[in-house]
Amino acid sequence: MRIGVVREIKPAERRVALTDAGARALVADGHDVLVERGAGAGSGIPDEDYERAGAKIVGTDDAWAAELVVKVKEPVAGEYDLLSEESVLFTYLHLAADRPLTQALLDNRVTAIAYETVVDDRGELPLLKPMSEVAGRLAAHAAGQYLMHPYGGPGLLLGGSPGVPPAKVTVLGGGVVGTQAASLAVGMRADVTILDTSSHRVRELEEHFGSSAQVLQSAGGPAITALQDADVVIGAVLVPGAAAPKLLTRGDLGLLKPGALLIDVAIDQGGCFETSRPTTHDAPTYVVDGTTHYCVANMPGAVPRTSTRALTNATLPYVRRLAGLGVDEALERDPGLRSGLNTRAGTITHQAVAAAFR
Ligand SMILES: NC(=O)C1=CN([C@@H]2O[C@H](COP(=O)(O)OP(=O)(O)OC[C@H]3O[C@@H](n4cnc5c(N)ncnc54)[C@H](O)[C@@H]3O)[C@@H](O)[C@H]2O)C=CC1
Ligand SMILES: CC(=O)C(=O)O
Ligand SMILES: [Mg+2]
Repeated sequence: MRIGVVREIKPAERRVALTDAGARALVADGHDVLVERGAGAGSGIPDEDYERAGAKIVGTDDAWAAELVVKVKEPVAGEYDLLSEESVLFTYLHLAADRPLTQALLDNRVTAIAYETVVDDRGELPLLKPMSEVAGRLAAHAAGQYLMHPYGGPGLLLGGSPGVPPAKVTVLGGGVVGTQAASLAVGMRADVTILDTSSHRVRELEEHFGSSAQVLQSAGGPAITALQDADVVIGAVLVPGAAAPKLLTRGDLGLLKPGALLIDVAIDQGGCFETSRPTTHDAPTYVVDGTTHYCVANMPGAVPRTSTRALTNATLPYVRRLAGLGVDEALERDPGLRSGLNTRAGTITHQAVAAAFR
């Protein structure tokens, strides 16, 4: 099969969907790997490394014309014209938060498989997980940074100091992002509380964190009562495929501590605070009613050398299966991969995504 690896053009996005080692594996399987010129540069993988792996360096149109197009981020407006019914698209899509992209995929009758809704035999999200791990860790970094005065914060050190209490960090959603964020925050000596709606997950978190973090069962609704003494709130909830539930309204902002920081990692699914809107690494934060919001929708793009490798580790087995079996057969054999199918032949094929547009 011809597999295209396209260059990311979203602002400050430096990841690429396939490493040179991944290209080598696909070439050994007998496939043609077409890498768009410069696609790996931001991740420290020059064109020559792909060529040494047996891939061919091509222009934009040729990479997008492959039978299977692998990407990292959802296509942005400048890429809609490159979408076609003849190419299967395999990438993050987050369609519930992106009506224009959904329409472009439907209009172009694209077969689009979203990394974030592929499920494995443990019921987990194997292609979201590696980037959630990275984003969760980065959320703790962002918390430390944007609490500092030179970055617009109230001037608090996350871990406090001997004799001075640490900052209070509340994490909404104790899944992959939430667990990684909480672990790093605990490691930096913050006072950490995690809320989750799943009683099963609450018990796992309690077991995992012991006395190092407080774990609370959430009823799933508005979270303001649990957030009034937080210095940092990290939004890390997910209902796969669906738009994120809104857990704080604009009116709630006035009830938060002065100088509180909101980090909405769930922004790629539309965000879990009413006042969240996507930001980029070039301008990561903005202030609403005195509350700083950090809402970068591609956080792992800040650490491309780490993220690209972590992502390929997870996606490569799926790319090999899609290319080796053919897309129809691969989808037929693996119901978890079929959960990744978001659009095909002009219709939305994922229930939660479809529900977001009803
Ligand atoms: N901004 C970025 O760069 C990135 C964003 N993400 C996003 O982060 C979000 C979280 O992803 P994961 O941790 O992998 O998901 P996950 O599925 O591992 O965890 C989500 C957790 O939220 C809980 N939950 C659901 N509704 C809730 C509610 N109303 N209140 C409290 N808890 C609730 C679930 O029980 C689950 O434990 C997703 O939207 C994902 O796409 C992931 C990676 C990068
Ligand atoms: C998951 C996602 O949207 C990202 O890694 O950018
Ligand atoms: Mg988007």
